[in-house]
Amino acid sequence: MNKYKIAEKFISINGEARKAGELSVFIRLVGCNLRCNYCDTLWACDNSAPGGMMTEDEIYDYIKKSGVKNVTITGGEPMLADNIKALLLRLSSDKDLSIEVETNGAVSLTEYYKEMPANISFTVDYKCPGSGMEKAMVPENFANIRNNDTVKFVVSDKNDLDKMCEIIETNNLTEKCMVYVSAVFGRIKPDEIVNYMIEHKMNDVRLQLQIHKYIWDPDKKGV
Ligand SMILES: C[S@@+](CC[C@H](N)C(=O)[O-])C[C@H]1O[C@@H](n2cnc3c(N)ncnc32)[C@H](O)[C@@H]1O
Ligand SMILES: Nc1nc2[nH]cc(C(=O)O)c2c(=O)[nH]1
Ligand code: SF4
Ligand SMILES: [Mg+2]
Repeated sequence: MNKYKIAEKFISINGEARKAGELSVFIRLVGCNLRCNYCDTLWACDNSAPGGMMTEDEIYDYIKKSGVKNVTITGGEPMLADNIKALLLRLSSDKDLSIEVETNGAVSLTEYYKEMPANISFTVDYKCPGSGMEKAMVPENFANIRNNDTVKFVVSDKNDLDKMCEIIETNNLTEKCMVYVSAVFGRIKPDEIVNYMIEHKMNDVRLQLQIHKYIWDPDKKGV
């Protein structure tokens, strides 16, 4: 049986993306190939970060015992975990579960877009220039995105907002999938994003603030 290194697991409201505001079971995997300069979860990015090993069955049992149907697979970068495909297939074979995978845009999703069932939704970050990681983006992830997936831009400043517009347009994103814009927490005021959206007539783009950081201390783990 495959094992996965889990940095933390918890139940909370999802603070981000499609299921924001709904309960979700969080599974945070250890390790990441990027180091975004704003990352709020750097502690889980190093492969040597502490974590407990769990099998697919143990992860599935934890989810089912919670009674919560939404699952958020995150990290670190979950799509780099060994045997991640087996874990995603195992969880998605239960059609009562709705699984969201938070991924950084720097790992090719081409085969997953083809093979993953509809109850798995990818939230794919486009790492804007302000993150320092834009060079790592895999263009096919945005060109080939499916309609039950989301592209998310986490912006630091006006330059990032301009880049977001360019990427939305060149990939026709608002016609293909959900599009979210989020603030790098504490780095840009949300009203600046709204004013930009009004000025640029940004229909079909949704502002999303990290709800959990308004409910709890923004540095608190496990919420
Ligand atoms: C911690 S990452 C883990 C998943 C994956 N590595 C990724 O980057 O999408 C989960 C989400 O948190 C966002 N995030 C991380 N630090 C943030 C911050 N300081 N402010 C706002 N969003 C942040 C990321 O952009 C990503 O959308
Ligand atoms: N409440 C809560 N919602 C979240 N949605 C995505 C998260 C993440 O870290 O990927 C996250 C998180 O860390 N906490
Ligand atoms: S890709 Fe995600 S987990 Fe990795 S450094 Fe960036 S925000 Fe953090
Ligand atoms: Mg988080």
